[in-house]
This record gives sequence, C-alpha cells and structure tokens, in this order.
Amino acid sequence: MALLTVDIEQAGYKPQDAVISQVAFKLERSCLTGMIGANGAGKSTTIKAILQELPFVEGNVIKKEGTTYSYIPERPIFYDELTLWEHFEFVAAVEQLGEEHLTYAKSLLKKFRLAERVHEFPATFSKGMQQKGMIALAMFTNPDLLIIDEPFMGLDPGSTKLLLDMLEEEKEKGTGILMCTHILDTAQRVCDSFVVIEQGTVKACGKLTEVLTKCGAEDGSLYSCITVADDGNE
Ligand SMILES: Nc1ncnc2c1ncn2[C@@H]1O[C@H](COP(=O)(O)OP(=O)(O)OP(=O)(O)O)[C@@H](O)[C@H]1O
Repeated sequence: MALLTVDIEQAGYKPQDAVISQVAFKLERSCLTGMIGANGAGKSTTIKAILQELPFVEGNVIKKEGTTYSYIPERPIFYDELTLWEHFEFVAAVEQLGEEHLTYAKSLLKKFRLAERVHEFPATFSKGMQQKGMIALAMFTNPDLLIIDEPFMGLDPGSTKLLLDMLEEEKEKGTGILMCTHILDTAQRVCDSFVVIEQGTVKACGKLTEVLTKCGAEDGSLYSCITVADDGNE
C-alpha cells in the first residue's frame, strides 16, 4: 500500500467553492515526487488538503496506518518566544522522541552551519537560515513522509546542494517525499515521479517520460509542461 493515497474530488477554502478538483496521485516509500505547476495552479491548496487544513474537501486522503509525516512550509513559521533549540526540545517533548533524535538534530544543525546559533531566536536569522532551521526541524523526527513546499527559496548554492544530498539520504532510509517547486531543471534531475497541476486539476502524473508525453513536451523539458494562464490583458 502507498504511504499516502490522494483522491480528491473537490476542495477549496469555502464550502462548495472548489479551487482544486479531480486531484489523484500516490506517494510511495523511497520516492521523491515533484509537484509542479504555474502560480495559482493549486499546488499549495493540494498540500493543505493533504494536511487537513482546508474547510472544504470532498474525496479521500488515505494515509497508510502508522505513517508519520513532517511538513516544511514555503514560509518558515517559528514561535517568537522560543530559541531554535527550544523548538527541537518542544517537538521532542510533544512527540515523545528519545535522546537519539536530539543527537540527530545536532548533526543536522551542524551540517546546515546553524550549530553556533541554536540558542538564538529564529526571528533574528536570515531567510535562508530560517529555512534551514525548518528543514532540520522537519527531518529530526525521522518521518515516513516529508511534504515540502518550495524548499530552495532563499538557500545559497552550498545549502541547496546539501539539501539535495539530504533528500537522497532520506529516500535511501525509505522516506517518501512530496516536493513542490518551480525549479524545474533541478526537479527534472532529482525527482522519481511528477504531478503536474494545471488550473486546479492533474494534467499529468507519473514518471518523467510519461509526463512529458502526456504534456506533449517534445523538447523533453518539464518547462514545456507548464502552461501559464492568459490573464486576458494585452
Ligand atoms: N487562503 C485562501 N483563500 C482563498 N483562496 C485561496 C487561498 N489560498 C489560495 N487561494 C486560491 O487558490 C488558487 C490556487 O492557489 P495555490 O496557492 O494553491 O497555488 P500554487 O499552485 O501553490 O501557486 P504558487 O506557485 O504561486 O505558490 C488561487 O486561485 C488562489 O488565489
């Protein structure tokens, strides 16, 4: 059974006002799935439906029993009154995680060159540092499933490379990953499967070759799978 089976008929922010419809795909273990689409296509809304944060969802999002997940939002969210390290301690306490998780957290923070800053408040960090803090917070719990919205925003080239290596390691551990991104050349290189969202619905889904064929991308590039809606202006 897949880690997560998404089969949404309709979903949105107000009852009976669908923003996405007929969105169906599966997330498997050890598989990095890239969700791509133009601005406003419905990627973040699909993620919110998966996280059960939408008031209106018709259909099903079925998690395999016992599956744990972590979510890395597009914009980092921290508690103002907690230092970065206190965030790790807080999550560890709430989720009843053992000392080995906090040891793993320290190694992640070291890799991200945040070890010296852990006792400071994240609000005083740069955007990229906040993003790396969020990534470490999501990973230290060792979830079965990682859901990541635009992970490369604000990351310097070294941190981007580090994150890509970490995603590879996560996959080797068996983690399933859903990653929303506009960095399509990177997505094309690293993702195992794709979900192309257009105007709130799935335009294509599957391995690269299937998706390129379904989208008629004759140049073999994911960029050709994304149609930007005409806003009617000259
Ligand atoms: N909180 C909200 N309330 C009402 N409508 C919303 C809300 N958030 C998003 N929408 C609408 O839902 C549609 C899909 O937006 P969504 O944020 O899912 O797009 P996206 O594919 O993630 O875009 P982007 O690449 O710009 O992040 C858009 O028309 C947007 O205006």
